[in-house]
Amino acid sequence: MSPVRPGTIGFLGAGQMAEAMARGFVKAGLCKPEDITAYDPWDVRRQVFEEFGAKAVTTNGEVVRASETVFVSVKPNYVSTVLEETSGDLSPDQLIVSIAAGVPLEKIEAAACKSSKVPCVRVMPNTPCLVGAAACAYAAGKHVSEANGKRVEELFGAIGVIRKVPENLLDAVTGLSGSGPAYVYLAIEAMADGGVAAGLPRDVALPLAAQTVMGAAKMVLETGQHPGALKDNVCSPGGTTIAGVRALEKNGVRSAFIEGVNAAADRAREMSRM
Ligand SMILES: NC(=O)C1=CN([C@@H]2O[C@H](COP(=O)(O)OP(=O)(O)OC[C@H]3O[C@@H](n4cnc5c(N)ncnc54)[C@H](OP(=O)(O)O)[C@@H]3O)[C@@H](O)[C@H]2O)C=CC1
Ligand SMILES: O=C(O)[C@@H]1CCC=N1
Repeated sequence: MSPVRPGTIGFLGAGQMAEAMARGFVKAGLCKPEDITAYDPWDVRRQVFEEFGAKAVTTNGEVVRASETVFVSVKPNYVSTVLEETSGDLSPDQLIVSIAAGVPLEKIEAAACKSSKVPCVRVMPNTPCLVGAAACAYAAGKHVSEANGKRVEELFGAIGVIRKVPENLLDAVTGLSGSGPAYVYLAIEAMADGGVAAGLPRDVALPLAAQTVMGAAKMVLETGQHPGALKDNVCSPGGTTIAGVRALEKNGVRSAFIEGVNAAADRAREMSRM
């Protein structure tokens, strides 16, 4: 089987996540806008793709015929429909990348491999694909070659980090990093609200909150120190931070995040049984 060549990328469904990936790939220099083809039933979404120079077409079939890597970026309940609709045009030289939460590879392959053994992978990306800071994981289907796996790692490695995991861990990945940006946005918004409550103007509080989250994340990633040790370094004895940490702990901050990740992972598992 020949390796999938870089260059042509298609999106079945041109929604939020497709746009974040497409713009991320272009920004990373991985492809040119004109190498991207997308279909969405919604005119506005097709226009978004056209506006940044990608080709917006009027059927999923045209996307598949134009693309070596085909992203399935519809909502989970449409994955089988779009793959069955286009399976006659899919070949073993292409690569199908489903990003749908809670849709098992078995189901993806059953729909995509009606005419031939098409390599299929499941990736769980997140919206920071748009800014080159994605946290992603993938699992490979049964027709996936080493070259196909390398292609997935090249694509997502250009816009963030990607790890290979066994498929049964993808629901947990969905609960953590797939859904995670939303939890962090809540935290940033709430920290900014706290700053406003403490007297800061909103336009000062919000960038300070966002930069604090980014700086703390970089400290974890770049120093390799445990977050508990980094937290201890901020807490001067009898000082301000430990007073803040105490109030957060009293309000169940850790438990809230743990329960949030697990509720989302449970929902992904529930979706995979549908
Ligand atoms: N948003 C995120 O952060 C993440 C999303 N995902 C996954 O990505 C997928 C897309 O999510 P998201 O981008 O948020 O959703 P969106 O609703 O923004 O995008 C999906 C798009 O597909 C369109 N669509 C519907 N039917 C078809 C069809 N038959 N052919 C082509 N396109 C169609 C939808 O149109 P219409 O609205 O008219 O139905 C919509 O514009 C989901 O499966 C989700 O699980 C994965 C990781 C993160
Ligand atoms: O909310 C969702 O279902 C999708 C999957 C992960 C992030 N967004």
